[in-house]
Amino acid sequence: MTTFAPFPRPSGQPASAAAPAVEAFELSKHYGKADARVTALDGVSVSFEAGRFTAIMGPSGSGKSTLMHCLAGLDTPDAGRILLGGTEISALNDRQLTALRRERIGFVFQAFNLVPTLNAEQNITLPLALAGSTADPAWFDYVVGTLGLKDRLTHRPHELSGGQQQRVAVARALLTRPDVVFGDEPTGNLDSKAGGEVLAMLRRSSQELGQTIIMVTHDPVAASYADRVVLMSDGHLVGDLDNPTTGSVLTALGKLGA
Ligand SMILES: Nc1ncnc2c1ncn2[C@@H]1O[C@H](COP(=O)(O)OP(=O)(O)OP(=O)(O)O)[C@@H](O)[C@H]1O
Repeated sequence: MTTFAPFPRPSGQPASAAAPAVEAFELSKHYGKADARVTALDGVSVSFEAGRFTAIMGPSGSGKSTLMHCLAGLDTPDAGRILLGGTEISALNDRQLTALRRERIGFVFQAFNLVPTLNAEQNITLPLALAGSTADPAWFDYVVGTLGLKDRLTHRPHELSGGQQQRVAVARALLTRPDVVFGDEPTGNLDSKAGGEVLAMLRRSSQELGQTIIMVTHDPVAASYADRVVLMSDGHLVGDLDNPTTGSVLTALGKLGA
């Protein structure tokens, strides 16, 4: 595979900023009422360093999606504070949250969510087009080159493999240079080879582009591509692994009974 030199960062944006990209303090979130009341998050405090790739893991129902949705401004905690790139998102109104999600957050979902009538290039640039902006041509070329999509730009989604479609979704998420890219089971619809390619691209995005990535996954192999795994159980943060391997993740999950 071609090796790309790291893209020069905008001035004032160091490769590994000391400040965390996302911080949560004492987040709590409940659903339902009375007997049906469920505690999804129970006083979760966690910090995600800029430029790192972190996986969130844990048994089904442990609160992973709720945590990610709160961090991404898609859901509101009942209590607690969230700082995204220094902005307290818990204090924003709906209009401000929508703007923050559009301008400062990238999403990669299990379903690729590409527009079928647009080609790959148009899909990648869509968020910027919707914001009335255009891509920096050098950054566009760099992202597209890094993701191996240069010769696929005129193809529409149905002319691309699942792995290529997800790489288009990753390029779309990276193009706005968001503070953080959130992935929700981004390889859940892919076979292991295509999934491995997408995960390798996510890892390169953090290593070479300095992109902060937070990914929810059930897959210990997927988690092994991350720099760090945080483990959840019953709405609590119960573990934190640096440089995870498939084996170390399986052992940690086994201790949780997952
Ligand atoms: N909209 C909702 N209404 C009611 N309960 C909910 C809602 N969303 C989540 N929950 C509950 O909150 C708890 C945490 O759910 P969450 O989806 O965050 O867990 P998860 O770890 O992402 O699970 P999974 O791995 O199965 O996706 C679960 O008990 C779930 O049933």
